[in-house]
Amino acid sequence: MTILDKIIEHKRREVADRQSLVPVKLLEKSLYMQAQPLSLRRYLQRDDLSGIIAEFKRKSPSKGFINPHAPVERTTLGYMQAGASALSVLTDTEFFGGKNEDLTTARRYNFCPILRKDFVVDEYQILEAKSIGADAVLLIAAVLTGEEVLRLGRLAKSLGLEVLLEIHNAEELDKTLHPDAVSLVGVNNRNLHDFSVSLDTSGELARRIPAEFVKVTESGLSSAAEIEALRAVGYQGFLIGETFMRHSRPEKACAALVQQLRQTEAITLL
Ligand SMILES: O=C(O)c1ccccc1NCC(=O)[C@H](O)[C@H](O)COP(=O)(O)O
Repeated sequence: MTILDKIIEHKRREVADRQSLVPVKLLEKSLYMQAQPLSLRRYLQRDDLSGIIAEFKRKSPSKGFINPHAPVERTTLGYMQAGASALSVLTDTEFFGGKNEDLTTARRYNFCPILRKDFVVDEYQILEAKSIGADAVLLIAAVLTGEEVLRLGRLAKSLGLEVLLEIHNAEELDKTLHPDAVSLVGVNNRNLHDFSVSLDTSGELARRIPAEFVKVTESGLSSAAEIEALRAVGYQGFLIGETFMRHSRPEKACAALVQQLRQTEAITLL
């Protein structure tokens, strides 16, 4: 059994438990209170912003504890002030040490698109994402069929949420890329079976992603040179977690990287 199988098995149980505590009908009633979502797609297309999606991540299956006590408020607000374009908040508790409240807190403190980073297997989680103030959700092609991506993606879209479809290879892309349901495609450089990381994955898959989708490169990014190289092949979003979170002040690491980008790239970042 791979780590991804374990995560998904646990997630199905967790979603069932949650539904028995807060039934769909009750969750749906809370949705009307949410503000108009912000478009991750549009924020990543802005050339006055860095394109960085800064992730709040306490621990991970590949690294164990990274920064278990980082405060959500200071870190996420600091990410935004540093020049990140958007936030990613891991809400999975068992494997990543996150929780829904981390996202609601980030929402309260920030005016920027927020990606709910979790392992979606059920419609319930899409409603939940909306109810906690997310603007976008992740759908992982490795654990969903094409039909499931379409169904979950259409529900997300009907609620005003954008879908970032995560792929690791061309087969996953071909199987799940539904223009009706997906607005952004994320290439994960981390092999979720053995945790090895190769930015070549993003390099190789870039040309296979149709131009209408905003391209995001995910995992293992740590330098301005890497961002520059991937921007040159068409990426507009750069999802970065561990490189920032392993510092005692993650927001300062984000600021340092944005500063490097300002110096190395021929664009004027705000
Ligand atoms: O990060 C992991 O170890 C991991 C293991 C299994 C499934 C997913 C995992 N990570 C989720 C992510 O997609 C990353 O948090 C995200 O891309 C940021 O990556 P990084 O910058 O390398 O922290």
